[in-house]
Amino acid sequence: IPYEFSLLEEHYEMHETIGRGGFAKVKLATHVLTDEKVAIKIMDKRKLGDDLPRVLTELAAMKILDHQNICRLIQALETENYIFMVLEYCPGGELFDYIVEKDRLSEVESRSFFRQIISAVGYVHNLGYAHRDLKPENLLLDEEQKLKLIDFGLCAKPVGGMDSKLETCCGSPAYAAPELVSGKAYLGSEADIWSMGVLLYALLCGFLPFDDENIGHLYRKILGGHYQQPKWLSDDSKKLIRSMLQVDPKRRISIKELCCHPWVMEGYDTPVLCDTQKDRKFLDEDCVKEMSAFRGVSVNKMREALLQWKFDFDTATYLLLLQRKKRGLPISLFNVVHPWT
Ligand SMILES: O=C(Nc1ccc2c(c1)CCNCC2)c1ccc(-c2cn[nH]c2)cc1OCc1ccccc1
Repeated sequence: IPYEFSLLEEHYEMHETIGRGGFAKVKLATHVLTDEKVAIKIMDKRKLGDDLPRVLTELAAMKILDHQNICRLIQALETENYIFMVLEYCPGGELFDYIVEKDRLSEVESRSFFRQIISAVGYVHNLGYAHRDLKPENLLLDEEQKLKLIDFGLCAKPVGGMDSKLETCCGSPAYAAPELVSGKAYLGSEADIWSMGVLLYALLCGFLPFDDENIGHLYRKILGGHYQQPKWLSDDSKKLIRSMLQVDPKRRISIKELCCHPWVMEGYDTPVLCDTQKDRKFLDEDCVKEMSAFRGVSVNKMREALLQWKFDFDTATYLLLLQRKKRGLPISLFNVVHPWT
């Protein structure tokens, strides 16, 4: 075990490795003080190579993003050779596997998931970001079957704000918008709407609207914008998908129109709230009090430290205590007896 892991071992009980990505490994762990489960994404800087900027982009974005449908960053640690990201526990795994298991989802279940996706993407767009890699593999399910958006490695915050164009062609081909695959300059927000259309189609159909082993044929299908309409799709579903899979980005539905679209609203009496950034100056006083007592420092001192949002061990304890409180669990810090006492 590299010595750097010992830094983690003081505060987290490490469990099995549950996933290996390209340059990252995901291990389950338990935060000792709160007994809350977390996932720890471990990246070996030596293997990252030119993927390092992507990781730093993701880290910077996740420190800012604070939304119930976005996988929360709980702590970030960097050592000589590793970057550790402590993340919200999502035991439901990927939405991709969930769809595959169920073959395809009902309109009711698809709508429930799609409303959460609109809320998360709307929030990201309101902050001036575009995700640029929306797909079922990047949506995880938590313990309450709520969706959590992950992988902000490709997200872009165009320098000139949301109306300025992006150049890099990235993301996964089957979900990529026509303007992206044709190498044109594009608006990240419009490309995200296209990907959401492909996502909604995948939820309702269980397969992709544009698919081909040959990448050239795939691009031609995307640029043509023609796809099958299975018989089980309702007229409203077809209309909504059509409004998102518009080849001309200017004719594509906007996130605002999506929030109150009839299909999205059916069975719900409220539009999707694309809430904006919460004010990070408000901390939960019960959690601050519990931590200050445990740490033997004044409440003011504890509050001041937490308001710096350093994503250190204190941020982690605070966020996990808050998570316990939201789940109706007691927010007592476990008086762990340290072996040396
Ligand atoms: O908590 C996460 N995953 C996770 C946790 C527990 C379990 C499972 C999965 C499914 C496999 N059976 C055991 C139960 C988990 C949290 C965050 C992130 C994450 C956030 N940004 N980047 C990655 C990734 C995560 O995982 C990846 C994964 C591993 C195995 C399969 C499916 C997904």
